[in-house]
Amino acid sequence: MELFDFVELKIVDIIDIFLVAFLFYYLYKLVKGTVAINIFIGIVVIYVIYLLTEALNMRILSNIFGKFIGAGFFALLVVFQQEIRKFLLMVGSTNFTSKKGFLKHFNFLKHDGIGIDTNIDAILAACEKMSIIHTGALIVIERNTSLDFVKHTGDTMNIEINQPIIESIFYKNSTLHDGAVIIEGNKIVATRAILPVSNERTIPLRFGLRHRAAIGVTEKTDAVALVVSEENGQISYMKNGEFVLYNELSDLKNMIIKDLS
Ligand SMILES: Nc1ncnc2c1ncn2[C@@H]1O[C@H](COP(=O)(O)OP(=O)(O)OP(=O)(O)O)[C@@H](O)[C@H]1O
Repeated sequence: MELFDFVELKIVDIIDIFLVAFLFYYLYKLVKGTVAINIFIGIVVIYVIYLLTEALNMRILSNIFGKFIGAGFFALLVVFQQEIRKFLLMVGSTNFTSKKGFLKHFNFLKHDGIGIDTNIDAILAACEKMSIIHTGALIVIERNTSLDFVKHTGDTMNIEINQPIIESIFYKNSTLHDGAVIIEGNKIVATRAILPVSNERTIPLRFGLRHRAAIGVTEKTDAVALVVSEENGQISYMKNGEFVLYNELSDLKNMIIKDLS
């Protein structure tokens, strides 16, 4: 009986460690590269100082830090409001049964793009072409978070991705060129979608609404976005509410494959 209890405790411990690691992995993914990482480091530093003052029995200081940490939980909810929202969205929209869901983390076949539904070559070839002729484009690719809330602001479609289709959607005289194209798997599921625009003040002023909308949707969901600038033909890639820099288009392709894997 005792042995059974011991084994049971160990299994629970292992599950506990696994879940904590999982939680920290997602927390890290959320705050990585954002200003939130500095706040996170600040909190850790204050907590370490608090532990030190406790250990050294410095009563007044530990009392002050203790009060600060006591109220800290509510402060965290306010400071990390965006990140918590994104985290809950991510957890809530993880589909344990779909092939795009939780199980994909264990799918080793997805390296090098094998197993990715989305025709990234066609999307990038279209972006390259549009970049040369300065045709503006905004393409959002769904990952785990459902994009239904933006899909329904535009026209619902069900078109298999190919290069000419993407180019003709964004062709300046096309009735569909305005707004964003939403991609799910290998299908264009919406055109003319209106995205939430980011209020982030750190976005340089030279970027207008198209870029802000791409940042906005990737801030609020885990989707990734591609923008072709009408002004200068530049192709930008956005993820987690930020521009992701790359050197060559082949690097961008590899990045997208990795992000969709
Ligand atoms: N909220 C939005 N959701 C989807 N598309 C949007 C949104 N806001 C603007 N757009 C698209 O962006 C186009 C205008 O973009 P604007 O010129 O302001 O962007 P930009 O970031 O400066 O890009 P560019 O470099 O192409 O000019 C609109 O015609 C529209 O198609």
